[in-house]
Formats: sequence, C-alpha cells, structure tokens
Amino acid sequence: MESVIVAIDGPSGTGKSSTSKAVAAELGLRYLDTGAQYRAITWWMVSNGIDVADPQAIAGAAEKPEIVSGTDPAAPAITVDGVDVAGPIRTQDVTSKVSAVSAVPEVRTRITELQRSIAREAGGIVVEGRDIGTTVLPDADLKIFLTASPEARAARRSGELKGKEAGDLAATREALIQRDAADSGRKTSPLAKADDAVEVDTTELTLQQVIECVVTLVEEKRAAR
Ligand SMILES: Nc1ncnc2c1ncn2[C@@H]1O[C@H](COP(=O)(O)OP(=O)(O)O)[C@@H](O)[C@H]1O
Ligand SMILES: Nc1ccn([C@@H]2O[C@H](COP(=O)(O)OP(=O)(O)O)[C@@H](O)[C@H]2O)c(=O)n1
Repeated sequence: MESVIVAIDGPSGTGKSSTSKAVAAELGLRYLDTGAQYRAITWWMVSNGIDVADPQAIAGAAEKPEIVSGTDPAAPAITVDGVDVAGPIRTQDVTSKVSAVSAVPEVRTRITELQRSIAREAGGIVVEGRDIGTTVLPDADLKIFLTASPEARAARRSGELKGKEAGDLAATREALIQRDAADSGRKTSPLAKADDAVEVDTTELTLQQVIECVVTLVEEKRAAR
C-alpha cells in the first residue's frame, strides 16, 4: 500500500498494540509502538538512579539515552544505548512510573521528534499511542480512537500478567484508571481524541472484529484518495 499514515490512540487495554500490529502486517505497513519509547526512557531514568518524582532531574537527562525502535510489525524491537529492553520495559515498576516521566515536556519534545522522523521515513506506517492524532501526526491519513469499559480493559490486562506480578482484578483496574487520569490530565499533549478521529468502542468486539474494522477504514481512505 502507498505511504498511508494511520494514527491509533486510546487508553490502556483498549487493544491499540494488538490491533496496530495486525493491521500493519495485513496491509504491508510499518508499525511504531510509542508507548514502548516512553517506557524505554522511563527504564533508563530508573536504571540511572534519576528520581522520577523530580521533573527537573528528568528534564535534564532527557537527551541522554539513545532510543532505537524497530518498525517490523512481526517483530517489534526496542533498544536503549544498544541494550534490548523489550522485556524490562514491561515490569510493573516501569508501568507505575511511566506517566510521571512522560508528562515532562522535555521528554515529550525529544520523543515526538523521534516519532516524526520514523513516520516520515517509513513509507507507510501505523503509529499507536496517546497523542498521535492530536500532536505527533496531526496530518495522518486516518485517525482511530479506541475505547473500552474499565472492566473490560482491566480483565484484558490482568489476563496478561503472570506469576507473582499478577494482582487481583480490582488492583489492576485501579492502577489502570490512575494511569489514564494522569495521562489525560497532564498539560503537555494529554491523552485525547482528535476531532477528526473515528471512535471505536471495543468493549463488545473481538480483537478480530476491531482489526477488520480498522482495515476497512484504511481501505476506504485509500479508495477515496
Ligand atoms: N477486542 C478485544 N477483545 C478481547 N481482548 C482483546 C481485545 N483487544 C485486545 N485484547 C487483548 O487485551 C490485551 C491488551 O491489548 P493491547 O493491544 O496491549 O492494548 P493497548 O495497546 O491498548 O494497551 C491483550 O492481551 C490483547 O490480546
Ligand atoms: N504517545 C504516547 C504513548 C504513551 N505514553 C505514555 O506511555 C505510557 C505507556 O504506554 P503504553 O502504550 O505502553 O501503555 P499500555 O496501554 O500498553 O499499558 C502511557 O501510560 C503514557 O504515560 C504517552 O505519554 N504518549
């Protein structure tokens, strides 16, 4: 498919990553997980002893880590200073700190530039996150905003956590609601639906139905060009 740019935003557990990867694979597009980039910079801050409650310290270090994102939907990859961090960025410790780090304007400026240059060079890409349609790629060909009830999202998320990291459903739900509130409430490019985004409520849909819905929307856009 010619170089179409698709932005997929929404809160945690709405199906952004699974949908974006599948749509990109099906349509022969590249794929970028912007949440992984914010997780990677958070992992670096924690690993280097930077206090995540200190926005000035975070701002001062924001340029230091070198973050490289792979864009193959079949094998998403992310490194920080050459180290593969795909595993470490998914721990509950990083998850609980990422909203504080990603709220710092210097972090957002740095990561947004990186995202724009990846999208520019991709020759067709699905980019998923929180502020892609509103801020990072406001000229995207298609913008999708995924939603789902907190109950559905918590059930999906807790189904993924294994072993000692698996808490109860209520705790997962609370942590998720808190992170959404922090992401929606921050000053710099908060989680928000762009005015021209298509909203898809995935609560009662299977993943396959969501994928089909987005693929159809991309094909309609392409046909209309
Ligand atoms: N429509 C759906 N119905 C049921 N489970 C889903 C659906 N969409 C995604 N999932 C599952 O929910 C979990 C979270 O999905 P993910 O794509 O990581 O969401 P997000 O990127 O928005 O946080 C995954 O385990 C995924 O397989
Ligand atoms: N475009 C983006 C993407 C993620 N983020 C931040 O990164 C965090 C992790 O994003 P993620 O997509 O990996 O989160 P999950 O929904 O997959 O758990 C979010 O909670 C936001 O704080 C952001 O600020 N802007």
